[in-house]
Amino acid sequence: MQLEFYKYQGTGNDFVMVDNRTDFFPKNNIELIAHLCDRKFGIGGDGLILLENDVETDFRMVYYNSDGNQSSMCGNGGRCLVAFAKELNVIINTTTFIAMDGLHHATISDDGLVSLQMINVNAVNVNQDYVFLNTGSPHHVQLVEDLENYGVKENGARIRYGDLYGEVGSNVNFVKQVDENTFSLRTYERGVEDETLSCGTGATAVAIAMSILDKTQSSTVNLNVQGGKLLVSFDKNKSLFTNVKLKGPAEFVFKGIIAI
Ligand SMILES: N[C@@H](CCC[C@H](N)C(=O)O)C(=O)O
Repeated sequence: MQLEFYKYQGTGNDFVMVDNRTDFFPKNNIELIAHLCDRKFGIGGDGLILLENDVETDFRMVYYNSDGNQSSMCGNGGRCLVAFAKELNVIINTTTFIAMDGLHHATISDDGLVSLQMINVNAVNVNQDYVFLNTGSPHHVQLVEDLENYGVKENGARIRYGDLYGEVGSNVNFVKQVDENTFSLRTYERGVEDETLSCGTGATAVAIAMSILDKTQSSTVNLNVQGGKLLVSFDKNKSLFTNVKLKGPAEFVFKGIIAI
């Protein structure tokens, strides 16, 4: 069988996209999904995303990590899927779609940047050395001294597989403050089991964590990720964050056909 796919990336977080509106894709085939995401034997990607029909919204997002397992929300993937939905003429420039963590509104601006509304956040677990929160996916956020030379893969894996998060695990973000409302971060992603060039739910988690820690007073936070720049904005009422938006580029890379 021949599979038509599209490849998108958002600040270097890259995804294989499949139009599954006819429901043909073998969704439980973990080996196949991992193979399609494999950078040497397949197409290559940090994840694979299906665009499916939904009765109540414009479309449904079904997200898999590159290990082939379905997972929770992917912020960059959601932004890329919005761009893909526009390419397929499923939407024009605004949309509401459904994902694992609920409804998402999104807009595409004239410059092609995609702004995606993320879930409200009110449970932020602040510890001495780290903050843990869920922005659609679970995130450990930790400030470090020397981010450029930090061992993200080894320390991320240690925390992800350590006692703190048990079987379920967590994504792990290491952060450095740049100025009052700018932070650099590097993320170890659960399900990719490596550092990725960007993580949208991670950037969102870092912005909220830095606000909770009073590292910034701004409700618009710039995030420098390894693959580019993201912007997170929110309304804050004590520890409740609403109207959370993740904005950044979401770009088509190539399309193709692969035998499966
Ligand atoms: N890259 C994503 C996060 C994807 C989900 C994560 N790997 C998990 O399984 O928790 C993003 O942009 O948010």
